[in-house]
Amino acid sequence: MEPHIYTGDERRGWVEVVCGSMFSGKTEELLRRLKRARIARQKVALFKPALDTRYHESDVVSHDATAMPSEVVHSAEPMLLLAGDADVVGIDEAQFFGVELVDVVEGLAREGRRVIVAGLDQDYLGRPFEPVPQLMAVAEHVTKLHAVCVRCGAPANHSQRIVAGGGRVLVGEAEAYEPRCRRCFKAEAVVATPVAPLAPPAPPPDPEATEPSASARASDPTLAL
Ligand SMILES: Nc1ncnc2c1ncn2[C@@H]1O[C@H](COP(=O)(O)OP(=O)(O)O)[C@@H](O)[C@H]1O
Ligand SMILES: Cc1cn([C@H]2C[C@H](O)[C@@H](COP(=O)(O)O)O2)c(=O)[nH]c1=O
Ligand SMILES: [Zn+2]
Repeated sequence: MEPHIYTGDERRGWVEVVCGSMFSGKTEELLRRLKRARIARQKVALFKPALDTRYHESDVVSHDATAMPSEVVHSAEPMLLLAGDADVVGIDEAQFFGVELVDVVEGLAREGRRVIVAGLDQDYLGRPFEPVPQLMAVAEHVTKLHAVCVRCGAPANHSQRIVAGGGRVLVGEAEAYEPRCRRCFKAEAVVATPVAPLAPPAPPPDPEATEPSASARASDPTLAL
C-alpha cells in the first residue's frame, strides 16, 4: 500500500479537551471556541448529556450565564449520527458520559472533524473522573483551567462537595460544591455549611477547652463532623 502523504488541503480531524475543576471556565471556553468557529462559517454541533438540566433544559449555560443551544443526548453513541455534516463538534459535561465517549470522540475526529470536549478531570474526592483522563490521553490538545479557591484565593484544582450524601454523580451548583486549591481541599470531609468566600482566619483556639467551643464549631463547620 502507498504511504499516505499529507498535502495540506484535506480535512483533518483532531480532539481538544478542556478540563479543570467546577467554576474554572470550561463551559465558557468551549462556547468561546464554538462561537469563533461559527464566525469562520464552520458548521457547529453542540451536545450535552440529559443528566445536566441545571440551568436550562437544552441550552449549554455557563455559571456566568453565557449560553448556546445544544442537542441533549442520553448517551454518547447517537452523537455519531446527530453530528451530521458539522465541521466542529462540542461536547459539554463529558464526565457524565461513560468510557464509550472515547470511541465516539475518536470516530468523530477520524471523520475529519474538530472535536472539543469539556469536562471535570477529577471527582469530588480528587479521583480521576472517567472518561476525561482517557480523553486527555488521546487528545491532540489539552487545556487545564483553574477556578479561584473560595477559601484562600489561590488557583483551585479541586471541586469540594459541601453537602452530605450522593454517589459519584450528584448534579449541583454552588449550593453543593466549592472550587478549592490543594491546601484547602479535604478529600474525605463534607462540610455541612458553605463558608463565606475568602472569610478572614478563625480566632486562635481556646487553650482551656478540651472540646472545640460552640463558637468555634459555628465558625468552622468542619469541626461539626
Ligand atoms: N470561585 C470561582 N472561580 C472562578 N470563577 C467563578 C467562581 N465562582 C463563580 N465563578 C464564575 O464562573 C464562571 C465560569 O463558569 P463556567 O464556564 O460554567 O465554569 P465550569 O464549566 O468550569 O464549571 C466564571 O467566569 C465566573 O464568572
Ligand atoms: C465534582 C463533581 C461534580 N459533579 C457534578 C456537579 C455538576 O452538576 C457537574 C459539574 O459541572 P461544571 O460545569 O463543571 O460546573 O458535575 C458530580 O456529579 N460529581 C462530582 O464528583
Ligand atoms: Zn485555597
